[in-house]
Amino acid sequence: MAGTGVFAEILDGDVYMYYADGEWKKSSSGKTVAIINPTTRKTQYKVQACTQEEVNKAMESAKAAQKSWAKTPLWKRAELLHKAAAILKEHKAPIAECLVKEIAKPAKDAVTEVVRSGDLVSYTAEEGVRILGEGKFLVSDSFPGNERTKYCLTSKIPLGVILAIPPFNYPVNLAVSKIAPALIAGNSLVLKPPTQGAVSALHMVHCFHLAGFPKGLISCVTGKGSEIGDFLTMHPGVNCISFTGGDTGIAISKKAGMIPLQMELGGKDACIVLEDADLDLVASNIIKGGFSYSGQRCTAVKVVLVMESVADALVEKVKAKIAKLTVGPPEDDCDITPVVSESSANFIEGLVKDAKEKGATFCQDYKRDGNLIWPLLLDNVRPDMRIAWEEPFGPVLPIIRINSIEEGIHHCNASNFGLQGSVFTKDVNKAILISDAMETGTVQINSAPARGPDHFPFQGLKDSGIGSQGVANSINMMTKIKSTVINLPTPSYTIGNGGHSKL
Ligand SMILES: NC(=O)C1=CN([C@@H]2O[C@H](COP(=O)(O)OP(=O)(O)OC[C@H]3O[C@@H](n4cnc5c(N)ncnc54)[C@H](OP(=O)(O)O)[C@@H]3O)[C@@H](O)[C@H]2O)C=CC1
Ligand SMILES: O=C(O)[C@H](O)COP(=O)(O)O
Repeated sequence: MAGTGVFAEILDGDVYMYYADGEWKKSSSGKTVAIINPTTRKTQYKVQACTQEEVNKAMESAKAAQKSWAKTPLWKRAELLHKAAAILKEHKAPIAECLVKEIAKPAKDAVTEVVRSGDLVSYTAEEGVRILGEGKFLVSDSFPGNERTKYCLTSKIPLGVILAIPPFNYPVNLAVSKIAPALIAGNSLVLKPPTQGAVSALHMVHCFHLAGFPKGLISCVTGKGSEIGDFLTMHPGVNCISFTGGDTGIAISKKAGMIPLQMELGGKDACIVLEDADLDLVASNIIKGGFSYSGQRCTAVKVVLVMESVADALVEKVKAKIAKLTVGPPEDDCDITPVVSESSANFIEGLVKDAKEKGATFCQDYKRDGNLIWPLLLDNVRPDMRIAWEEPFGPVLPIIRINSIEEGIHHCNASNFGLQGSVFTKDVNKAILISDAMETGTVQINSAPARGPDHFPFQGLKDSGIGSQGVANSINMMTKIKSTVINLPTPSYTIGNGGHSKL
């Protein structure tokens, strides 16, 4: 159970502690932040509201710990990460329980998130050993006007202190996708978990504590982003920010100093369906892509752009599948569970009302009970409706009927987002041309958008992000190239070669 057994030491009374200097601590603020269970809408957990002074101390410890961690052999860093991954997987049940209670993730998906996270940590350790174990060797005479008098050796060095800020929907997986690359590359890390998801993240951090990482190398400071966020992101001790979330990321990138930023932000992933598509395949991908975790995934299918001639048939197939989705509490492993907060449910409802007023066809009745919103397919959506452009982050999916491929591409590219997109057709040549025309970081052919497998590159264009994630990209992003140039007194290959050497 959460907060018991090995996790008992992270709890003080009914408040979870924050982690700094290798210890679990109570904040001197005396204040706590309540985590509301999305299903019961009652306080489930409490975490510490950390002060600026506590953030300063965590940053100082992170800076000091990083210096010696960078000198720790790569294989030893990898060994500790493998150990943390094993501990994480061993404790998947209590961590998954937190995910169910804090963010209403369906029970089986919650376990999958923890196992996937353990695998990600191990994979990153493996990949890090390979990527960081290699450098480059360059010779000067490949550039015009140079003799072979310079040998350049490059290697990858850590950046320093990484600030990691993940969102509520994958508080464990999107935290370790930042922690593991940071650590294998020789950085230290300060984690600011999402408030909804903080307790799952604190349990995960305890697994790293149990693995025996040096004191101060990892810290986890809790508190509302709106209160400590700016102090963290503008902190002079931070050398890189890895953020996943919504528009907050755009604001952070304007405020952050001259440091590398990795930003994975929102999306309005379009699914373009051509006339020759396998409609059964499309329908199952729309269900998986649009409604898993109640649509609260940045990679969810967020608008379907279907050719008019096959639209009726597709809508019928999707409707039939929606009717089979189970709706209810995450503990029962229902397909559709309450969305994360009341304000999120209200926002989704606003989009639905706007679509209703503007004449969208409701394929089901709109139904809501607290934060629980029944899955809803909106047909005949037009560009003047908000739902055509905004991401509901909920189980509501708009369908726009199109009369040409160009119309579909135009809608996709007119979005301010550019995360992923998908195209369904049996004509692979057409699919490639459409993929090239779509202004998104990834295009999936004949499948719904998805970030995983976690070693694939993952990136968004426009307002969807800066940089690229995925195991290898994150390791590279959290390092800098260092060159050492060996200068020879005479060009190489001249000694013993016709007497040109001046030695
Ligand atoms: N591209 C991607 O990979 C993903 C994108 N997203 C996007 O994220 C959004 C939903 O996630 P959500 O968690 O609500 O996103 P938010 O942007 O609201 O929050 C993300 C994180 O930022 C923190 N935060 C809030 N304010 C600040 C601040 N001023 N400075 C620093 N940090 C701050 C939050 O903390 P707190 O919880 O305390 O407010 C949370 O940890 C959607 O738009 C979705 O598309 C989500 C997942 C993946
Ligand atoms: O946070 C998100 O929504 C993700 O990064 C998407 O991950 P997934 O495609 O594996 O669900």
